[in-house]
Amino acid sequence: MSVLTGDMLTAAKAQARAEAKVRRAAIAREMGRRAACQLVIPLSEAVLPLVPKGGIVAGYWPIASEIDPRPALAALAEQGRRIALPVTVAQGQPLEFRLWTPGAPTDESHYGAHIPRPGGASGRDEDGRVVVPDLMLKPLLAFTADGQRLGYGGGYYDRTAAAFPDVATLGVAYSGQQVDYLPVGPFDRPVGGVVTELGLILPR
Ligand SMILES: Nc1nc2c(c(=O)[nH]1)N(C=O)[C@@H](CNc1ccc(C(=O)N[C@@H](CCC(=O)O)C(=O)O)cc1)CN2
Ligand SMILES: Nc1ncnc2c1ncn2[C@@H]1O[C@H](COP(=O)(O)OP(=O)(O)OP(=O)(O)O)[C@@H](O)[C@H]1O
Repeated sequence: MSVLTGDMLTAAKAQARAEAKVRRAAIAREMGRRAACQLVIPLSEAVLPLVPKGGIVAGYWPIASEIDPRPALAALAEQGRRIALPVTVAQGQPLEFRLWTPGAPTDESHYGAHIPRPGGASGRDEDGRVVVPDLMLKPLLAFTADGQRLGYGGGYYDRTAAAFPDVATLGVAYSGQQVDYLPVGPFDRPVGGVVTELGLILPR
């Protein structure tokens, strides 16, 4: 796998993103609701052995055509895992994770995802507290069999992976988002696996 840099990398990523957005939107239209339900068992099976009871799973609130992990996050909460959601602090900074009880009130962020509402308002004191998760679930536009991942290009998740090198990561996606090739740059970090509605894909 060769690492691209500069204009070559920028152009290759822009093209891969454009293709992946069209592809994911078509998959979401066809099977979005069903896949969110189908994801509950494989995501639970993948996460439970990695995170002890009381441990923290960083999920995400879906935007655009991302696969919806919320039914699976609710199942994990039922199994005694705590859930956090990502919050952007500033451009060029890693993400921050705030505790959230599935079903509790949220606020909508400027990019469309919802973020936890600080405790008190929800009646749950912990909600909104900044935490370091035991596992990060990452949405993505496309992924490869060896765990390379393409995001929106904010670099948020790559910076967060760099800031928390010991935190385990799993991508979450529709199985149809798998591609044979993705351009890889110097900051791209592969995920430890990708969970789809069909099961867990571990890097070769
Ligand atoms: N669900 C979710 N939450 C997330 C992310 C994400 O990718 N998905 N983020 C990951 O970094 C962070 C938020 N940062 C973001 C940075 C850029 C764009 C973005 O560029 N969005 C698309 C528009 C999406 C659409 O409506 O098609 C764009 O502007 O092209 C979104 C979120 C943290 N929370
Ligand atoms: N650890 C880092 N330190 C400095 N810059 C970084 C780091 N990670 C990513 N970047 C920069 O952020 C920008 C976006 O990165 P990239 O194209 O890899 O985003 P992405 O992986 O698609 O998106 P995301 O990580 O938000 O899901 C690039 O200019 C990249 O060089």
